[in-house]
This record gives sequence, structure tokens and C-alpha cells, in this order.
Amino acid sequence: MSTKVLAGAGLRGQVAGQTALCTVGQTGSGLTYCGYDISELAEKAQFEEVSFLLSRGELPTTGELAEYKAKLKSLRGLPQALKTVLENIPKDAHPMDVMRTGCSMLGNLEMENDFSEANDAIDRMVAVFPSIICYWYRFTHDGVRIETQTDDDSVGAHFLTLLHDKAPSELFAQVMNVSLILYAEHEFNASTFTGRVCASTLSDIHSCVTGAIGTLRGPLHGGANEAAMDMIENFTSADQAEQEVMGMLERKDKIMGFGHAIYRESDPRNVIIKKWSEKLAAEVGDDVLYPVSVRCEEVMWREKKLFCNADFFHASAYHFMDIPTKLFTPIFVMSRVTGWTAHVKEQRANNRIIRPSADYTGPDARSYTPIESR
Ligand SMILES: CC(=O)SCCNC(=O)CCNC(=O)[C@H](O)C(C)(C)COP(=O)(O)OP(=O)(O)OC[C@H]1O[C@@H](n2cnc3c(N)ncnc32)[C@H](O)[C@@H]1OP(=O)(O)O
Ligand SMILES: O=C([O-])CC(=O)C(=O)O
Repeated sequence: MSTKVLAGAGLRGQVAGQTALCTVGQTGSGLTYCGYDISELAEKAQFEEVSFLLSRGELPTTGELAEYKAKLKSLRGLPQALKTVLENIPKDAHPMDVMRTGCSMLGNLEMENDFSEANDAIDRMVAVFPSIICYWYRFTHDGVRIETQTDDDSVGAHFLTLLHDKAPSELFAQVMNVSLILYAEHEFNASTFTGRVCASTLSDIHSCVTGAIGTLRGPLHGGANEAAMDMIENFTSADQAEQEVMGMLERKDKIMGFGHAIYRESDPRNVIIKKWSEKLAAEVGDDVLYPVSVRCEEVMWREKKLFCNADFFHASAYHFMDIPTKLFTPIFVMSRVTGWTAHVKEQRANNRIIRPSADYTGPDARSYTPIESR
């Protein structure tokens, strides 16, 4: 019996498994986590509620949320061996590589011995990822060994406090909260699929997340928020931005932060983060980057019917909060670790090793030529 079914390039449109965690573009441009609409979550929820929802399957009660947040707070400290590794990563390393190494080292130190321990390993990663990246960043850039066990109320505020050495404003903490919610989960995107493939071999959860971090790093995926910033910071006015983008389109360059593999007309996360970027622009007195970003959006839609994905207005929003560009994608990791690990558990709960087939396009069978005769 032939099993050969040639999938479209990039497996586009192929259903590769089932999930109860998320829908993407099922109702037009909708996005839901466990049935909850993204716009409602971004407006009303705390990131920790979303994180709890993804790891436990239901939103927490008041008591459960307090207990969960207290647990996360208690897990922000770094083991000495991890600090030593971080101190030895060069200053010019890419922060996504630092995240990858940090996660991998954590797996060495705090091994997931049994799948029943998954939630403890997940909670630890959610709590400690901001500590990992900020410890390395502040050590290599400012020469200080920071105390990562702060008293901040949320993951987002914890990150900003460590980075800036002071508690964030209410607005900044609010934007971080929304951003972490928007990035938390997105069905079978490339990094999550990497995590699921790894999980399907019955590997440990840190291996799954380490692989997912490596996949998220690329500019066609999570790395697009950094790449978008690299582009827009070159533009000094909306008119110049229009000219440059037109030139890039003529040269058939990819414009980072635009387009999507699943959504066809819009990414529902864009309208939300765009609104917060506008608020931040007003707060910090920006009159360049936000108008430049808006003009890029207008030109891309007018010329190509391409829309901003979640990454584009994240670039200006993070920049307005004084976050270094290279740390943009690690923030995505701090959030998406919740989605990745929920998928790891889901894969394990109903597992068969993921092993598709390839359509062979190489030479016909031939015999080996001894090396001296080639
Ligand atoms: C959180 C996230 O990961 S969201 C994605 C972040 N990535 C980016 O922003 C990178 C830029 N965008 C892209 O490279 C793509 O849009 C992807 C990777 C997101 C999706 O890729 P695909 O599913 O292959 O895109 P799609 O099939 O819609 O492309 C259709 C056409 O539009 C073009 N196109 C798509 N996105 C862009 C873009 N950002 N800039 C210029 N042209 C683009 C494609 O080259 C393709 O043209 P072609 O038919 O002449 O080859
Ligand atoms: O779904 C995708 O392909 C990419 C994406 O938007 C995400 O992972 O958030």
C-alpha cells in the first residue's frame, strides 16, 4: 500500500495533529486560548492567569492565582552553577543563544526525572527565564551580579525591574502583561511544532524547550520583532519610510513583521499591541517611530495586501520601554514557554512518535565507486 502523499511546501495546510489549546484563524482572523478570545484575555487577564490556564487547563480562582503567583515568585533565584555558565557567555553573544544555553543548563541542574513533575519544571521556567537573561545581560553589560529574587508582582514587572534596576511604571508593567499574553500560545507554529516533535520521542521537557528556543530565534518566526526594529530605526520620517519600503518591495526583499502563514487578512494581536505602542509613544514623546511604523503598515497593505503580524508593533512598543533590541525575542521566549510546555504535555498525553516521510528526489540506485577510481 502506498502511503505517499506529497504535502505542500512548508507543510502548509496539512493537519499534523490535534490540540485543545488554541485556534488560529479558525473564525476569520480569530485567536483563542482554550476557548478564550485573545482580545478579551489581553484586556482583562493577568499573564499569570493565562499561564495557569495553559498549564492547568482552566483559569485560576482568586486563591489559586495567589498561590500560583507566590510559587512563581519563590522560583526566581538562580543556582550558582547556572550563574557561572551565564557569566562565561560573551557580551556579544546573541541573547537568544543565552536563553537556549540557560534553559539547557537548567535542565542539567534540575532534571525532569518523571513526566509527573512537568508542572514544577514549567513553573520554574516561567519564573526564572527573566532572571536568566537579565543576569547575563547586566553582568556582561554593566559588570554587576544582580539579585534576581525580587518582590515584583508579575513576570513582566520582574523582567523590567531586573533590566532597568528599578520598578517599572504602571504603564510599562501593563504593556508587558499584554505582550506576554499575546505571545503565549499559537497552535502548531514552527517552534511549538519543534517542541512537540521532541516530546514525541519521550524526551525531557528542557530538551523540548531548548529546541523550541532555537526555532523561535529565526527572523521568519520570533526573530522578526528584532528584525523589524533593525529596519524601522533607520527611518527618520514617515515619508522616508515609505520610500525605503517601496524600494525594498521593488527589490523583492522580505519586510520583517509582515505576513503570516495562517492568517490571511490580519493578525488579531496586531491591533492590540499597536494600540499600546501608540499609548507608549505619547507617554515617551515619540514623534518618529510610531508614525514611521504606521506608514510602513499603510504602504504594505496598499502595495501588497500584507498586514502586520504580532511582531511589527512589538518592536516600537519594546523600544519605547527602553528595552534593548536584542532582548526583544527573549521576551517572546518568556511568554511562549507557557504554550510550548502545554503542547509538550498534550503530546505526551496521547503520543505517537512524529515521523513523516520524504519524497525522494536523489539519484537512482548506483554502485559504490572505490575512492581511487573517482
Ligand atoms: C510571531 C511570528 O512568528 S509571525 C511571523 C514573523 N515573521 C515575519 O514577520 C517575517 C516576514 N514574513 C514572512 O517571511 C512570511 O510572511 C511568513 C514566514 C510569516 C509566512 O510565510 P508564507 O506562509 O510562505 O507566506 P505566504 O505564502 O503568505 O506568502 C505569499 C507571498 O507574499 C510574500 N511575502 C510574504 N510575507 C512577506 C513579507 N513580509 N515581505 C515581503 N513579501 C512577503 C511571499 O514572498 C510570497 O510571495 P511569492 O508568492 O511571490 O513567493
Ligand atoms: O503561527 C505562526 O506560524 C507564527 C506565529 O504567529 C506565532 O508563533 O505566534
